Order: sequence, then C-alpha cells, then structure tokens
Amino acid sequence: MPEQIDGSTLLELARSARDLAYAPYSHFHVGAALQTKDGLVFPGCNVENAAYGLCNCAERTALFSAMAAGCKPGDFSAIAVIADTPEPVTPCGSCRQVLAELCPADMPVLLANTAGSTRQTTVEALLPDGFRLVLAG
Ligand SMILES: O=c1ccn([C@H]2C[C@H](O)[C@@H](CO)O2)c(=O)[nH]1
Ligand SMILES: [Zn+2]
Repeated sequence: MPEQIDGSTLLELARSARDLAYAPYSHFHVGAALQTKDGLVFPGCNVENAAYGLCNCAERTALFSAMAAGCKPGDFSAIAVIADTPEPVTPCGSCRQVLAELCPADMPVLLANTAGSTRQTTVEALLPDGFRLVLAG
C-alpha cells in the first residue's frame, strides 16, 4: 500500500473538515476524513437542509465524494470522525450501513471529540451482521 498518513493526522484533517459543516438546524458540526489505499484523503462535513430528512452526515459526504471522484468499494483504508461530544462521536445507523457496503470490514474507524478523546473501532464492529443484497437463486 502507498504511503498512509497516521491516525492523528487524519483526525486533524477531519477537524478541519468540521469547520465547513453546514448545520444551521442542529448546530451540531461534524467532520470526517476518509483515506484511500492509494494515499488520497477525502474530507466530509455534515450538510443539513430545511427538509430535515435530507441532512447528510460528514461520513457519507466523504464517502460519496470519494465515489464521485472515481473510488470503488474496497478502495478505503481508514476514516476519522470528530464532533463536539462528551465521548468520541459514533456514526449513525445510515452511515454504518454505507460504511459496511463500501469499506473493508476490518477498516479502522477513528472516532474523536473536539476535546481530544479518541477511540478506534472497525466497520464490522460498528455494524455486525449488516444487511447485504444477496438475491436467491
Ligand atoms: O456521526 C454523525 C452523527 C450526526 N451527524 C450529523 C447529522 C446532522 O446534520 C447532525 C445532527 O444529527 O449531525 C453526522 O454528520 N455524523
Ligand atoms: Zn450518519
């Protein structure tokens, strides 16, 4: 695998991405940074909408941006996520489902809060036994 940036640098990139969050409804700003096996990093922030159901999380912004730039499922090597929470922020169910489809099961997921607490988990640990479309017959 080409040169990878370390977890603390990836978290700093997520922290910078968080500054770009558009969250006028929740005022909850989230940043993400998604690293590819090729050594690229795609930032993500949450982007809200007056139609609340359209709000997009930082994690999915980063993943969809990477896919729009030509990345394919399995191309990713780590993601960092940060928000102003008492404990390191943890991805919502929708993001877990998208992570599970696009990222390796053992991919590290680095979670942090702005105060500096961190936790590391994996895609599989966040969504064990997740749904996959396997057609019968
Ligand atoms: O892991 C998370 C959790 C929440 N949000 C966003 C969605 C919404 O804009 C706001 C409040 O839920 O935070 C994220 O971006 N990532
Ligand atoms: Zn989410």
